Amino acid sequence: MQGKVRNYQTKFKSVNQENEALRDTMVQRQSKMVEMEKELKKTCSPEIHQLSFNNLKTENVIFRCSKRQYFDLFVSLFPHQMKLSVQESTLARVQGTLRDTEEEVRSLKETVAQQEDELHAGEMERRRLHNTIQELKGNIRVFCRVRPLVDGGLSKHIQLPASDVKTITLAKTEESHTGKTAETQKNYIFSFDRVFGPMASQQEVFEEISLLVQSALDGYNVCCFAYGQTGSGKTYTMEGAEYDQARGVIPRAVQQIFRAAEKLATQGWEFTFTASFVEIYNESLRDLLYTGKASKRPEHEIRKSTNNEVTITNLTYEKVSNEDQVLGLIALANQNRSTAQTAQNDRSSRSHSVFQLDIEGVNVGRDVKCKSTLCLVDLAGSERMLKSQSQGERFKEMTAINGSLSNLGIVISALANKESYVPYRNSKLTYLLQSCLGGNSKTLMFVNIAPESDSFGETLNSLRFASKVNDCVIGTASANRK
Ligand SMILES: Nc1ncnc2c1ncn2[C@@H]1O[C@H](COP(=O)(O)OP(=O)(O)OP(=O)(O)O)[C@@H](O)[C@H]1O
Repeated sequence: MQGKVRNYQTKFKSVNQENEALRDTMVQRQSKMVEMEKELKKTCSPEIHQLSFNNLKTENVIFRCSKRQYFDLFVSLFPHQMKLSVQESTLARVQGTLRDTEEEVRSLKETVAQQEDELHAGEMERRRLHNTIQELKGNIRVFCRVRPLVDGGLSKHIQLPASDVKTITLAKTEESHTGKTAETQKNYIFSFDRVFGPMASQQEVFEEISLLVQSALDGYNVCCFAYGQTGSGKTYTMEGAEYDQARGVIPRAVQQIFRAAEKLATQGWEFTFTASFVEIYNESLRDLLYTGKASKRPEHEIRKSTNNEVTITNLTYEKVSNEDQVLGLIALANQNRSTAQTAQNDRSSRSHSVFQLDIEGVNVGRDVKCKSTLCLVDLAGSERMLKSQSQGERFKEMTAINGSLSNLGIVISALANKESYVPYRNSKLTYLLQSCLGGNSKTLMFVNIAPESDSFGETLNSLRFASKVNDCVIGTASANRK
């Protein structure tokens, strides 16, 4: 037991000693730590100072740096600023000029509007004067045209005084019945609005008609037809030949119409054109613009609408907007005619061909509209055949042609005499041409003359017919204007 106590006392002593040693060590370390702290403070403080100084230095560097950059920027901006200020002053100057120009444009616009008004008024006045002149010349006019002899030269029985472009004399030399006296000469003198000799060019002839064509654009119905025996030059006058100088009335009229419409477009006019081409043969109608199968050719009837417009059922009415399109249609019509011609010899001489151009014009800005038809007709040969010489089909044809041509004469004289009843419906031709022949139209008839001496009788008949027409004065035409 005592041994155990001694052991414990020994252990206590040694543990106590160890604790003492540990305490010493701890104190030592604590004091070392304080020293180290002091030392650290001593040594680190300048560094901290240095550090904060460095911060300031950096800021200063940055500041200095910004200052430099600012300076650089300022330097680099300077030319831009200079440029900007130059541009600003230019802009101010340009703005001033713009204001002046705008003012100038405004006053120019006013002038243009005023000039447009004047132009429109001038155009309307031109129309009025042009059409007054046409009316004074007569709303039905007759031009005579003598075809050249096939081998050139002059025919003896036709005399055209050089000083007078309105007279034609047919001279017939007759032998004395008794044989005792010399030959006698009988003169038939006719006067027309104009007589064209064999040397007259297509251009010369057209110049006279062009005034009427202009009327069609002004809202007047215009009808131009060629009358005369077969081979007298009707087709040459109306259609002419392909080459430029030989072009006839139809292509020239079409050209004039489209050119004039183009000019009027600058004054606010818009036109729409519709073309049709029909043949009247033996009092039946045939569409010359038909392109379908021959076996499916439709029948046609002339109809009159409530507003007195004449139309043909099942007919091709082609909208056209330029000269070439119309020329294409004319070529198609000729092709159609020649197909029928091959089937029936000389058929084109025995049929009437009617080309119609419906014209509708509108000037939206001025609230003016006009509507008219230009009708160009190549009539069937007017020769009279002896009944004994014509039989069957020929007799039927002859009756149809003579019927429609003489009815044309009757209609024109009924119009001239202001008769209450005008027999338009007596033939397809006059029924179709009703609106172009009536009071509201201008009509021009060509009487074509064959110069050969053996055509004397036919020539005399043609001139007599034309003379009757020439005596007619159709009532004053008025434009279809709204
Ligand atoms: N003024 C003219 N100048 C030159 N040649 C012409 C003139 N008039 C007609 N001819 C020629 O005379 C011939 C007969 O003319 P065209 O065919 O025009 O007669 P037409 O009266 O229309 O006959 P048809 O009734 O048979 O149709 C044609 O060869 C045509 O080229």
